[in-house]
Amino acid sequence: METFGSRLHRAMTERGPLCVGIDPHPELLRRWGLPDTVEGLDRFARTVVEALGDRVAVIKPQSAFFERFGASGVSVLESTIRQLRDVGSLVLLDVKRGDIGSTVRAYASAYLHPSSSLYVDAITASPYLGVGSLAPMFELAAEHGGGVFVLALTSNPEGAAVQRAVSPDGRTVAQTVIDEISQLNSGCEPLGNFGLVVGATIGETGHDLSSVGGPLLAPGLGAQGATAADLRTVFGSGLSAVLPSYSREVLNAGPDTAALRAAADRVLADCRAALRPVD
Ligand SMILES: O=c1ccn([C@@H]2O[C@H](COP(=O)(O)O)[C@@H](O)[C@H]2O)c(=O)[nH]1
Repeated sequence: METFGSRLHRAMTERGPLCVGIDPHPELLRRWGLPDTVEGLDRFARTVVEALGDRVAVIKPQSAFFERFGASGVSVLESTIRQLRDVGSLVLLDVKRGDIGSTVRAYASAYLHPSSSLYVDAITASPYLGVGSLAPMFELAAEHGGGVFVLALTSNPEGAAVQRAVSPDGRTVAQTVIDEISQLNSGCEPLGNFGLVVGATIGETGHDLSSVGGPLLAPGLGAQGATAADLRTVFGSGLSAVLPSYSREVLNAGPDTAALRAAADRVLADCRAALRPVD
């Protein structure tokens, strides 16, 4: 079985380092001429899959925008996941789950066990009940070739108060997360299965991201104000593992599929230029 890290590395090499989110905001549905209903949600998600599913390395549905329609929205999410799998992009479900270990095991079964209708390649997870509480997710991911991206330094301004707080051992909370995830990836080549979420908006992190060994998901580009050029400042020597992530910046170009593709091509070109190693 090929690991998630290896599949992601291949996808980023073949398709380029880009993740595009499916975030069907009510305003976007309106702008696309769709009703703010489950039918509108379904049309929106199908259009993104049709436009980008066969060309972008990773597609990241934002679970919240599906969940807000209840069971029918989750059913659209299940169908979107299936469609994405059929066209070959990796699916990273942005659900930011976290809880005590025994409950985390149930979350892991929901998203990382092949028998689940919500089974995806990887999920996002919140470490604020302790990174160790996420162990059942890490175990199930490793067993079935999946991945987990853990929040470290998020793109929103409110995150710093928690993430930069200093623990009794002198490390920031974020550094503890970085260190624990780095350990999990130790010895994994070319890329580990366990990633971090580090916002592209945050400027110099003051943290060492060069030896994480896993992918670094960078949201905050476009609509939240960060540009591809900011990636160099944020990630320093960790650039080769960076997976830039855009949602509204690309989705605003829809619903025309050619325009969505052009927007994704444009941001990918910006990211390739920003992430290119300096001679
Ligand atoms: O630190 C984080 C973690 C996750 N996100 C999510 O990424 C997208 C960003 O959407 P944009 O339209 O590109 O702003 C969204 O789903 C967030 O929940 C994040 O922004 N920051």
